[in-house]
Amino acid sequence: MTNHQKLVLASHNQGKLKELQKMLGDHFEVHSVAEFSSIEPEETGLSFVENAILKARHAAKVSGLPALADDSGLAVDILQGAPGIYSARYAGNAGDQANNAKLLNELKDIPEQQRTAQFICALALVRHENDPMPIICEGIWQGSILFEARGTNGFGYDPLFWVAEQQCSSAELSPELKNQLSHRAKAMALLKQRLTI
Ligand SMILES: O=P(O)(O)OP(=O)(O)OP(=O)(O)OC[C@H]1O[C@@H](n2cnc3c(O)ncnc32)[C@H](O)[C@@H]1O
Ligand SMILES: [Mg+2]
Repeated sequence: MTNHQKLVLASHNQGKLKELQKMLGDHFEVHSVAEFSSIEPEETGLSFVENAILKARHAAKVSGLPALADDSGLAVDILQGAPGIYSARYAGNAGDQANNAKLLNELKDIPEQQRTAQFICALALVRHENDPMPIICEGIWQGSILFEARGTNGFGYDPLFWVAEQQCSSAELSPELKNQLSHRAKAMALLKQRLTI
């Protein structure tokens, strides 16, 4: 794909959209899928990759443009990888605060050393709705889950995610630094290699 081509971001999450736009803005004319449709496809896949492909195909369909989707989430080791692909709807559809409260409650008796977790991101790029060869890139960010929320930047589980190498939570990182370290940043670096941009 050549630079400054139109690209639709297949996400309705404002936090994600902000991060993805920052990472791609110099290379593409970026649009949000919300400009074309307010319908969110059901995330029926059993993996991040399947859900990313499904969202990308839907965005390509409603826009007629190449589309990039991000399916991501938090996998906590002691919870066998939960909330995982269900991260956005962990506490029903009650939002980030309810999800974070549920996670803290699930881990209330778990000591610090056993609270390891990863943020995972799968990016899927399709050139058109029926693209038989989506480009898939993944990124993983290691951390652990705090005992209480810290920081106000970012979104989702960021206030609970301890980043040992920076000695702060992900919500205490500047947006610029999070965009260099995160699961999304790692997946995007691979995507840029694939696209040679
Ligand atoms: O599907 P779209 O429309 O993109 O938006 P979404 O919020 O539903 O996105 P996902 O289905 O991929 O669910 C990912 C959830 O994982 C969490 N998450 C993903 N990346 C995160 C990040 O960088 N920081 C904090 N939480 C994150 C957050 O709770 C997200 O809602
Ligand atoms: Mg979603």
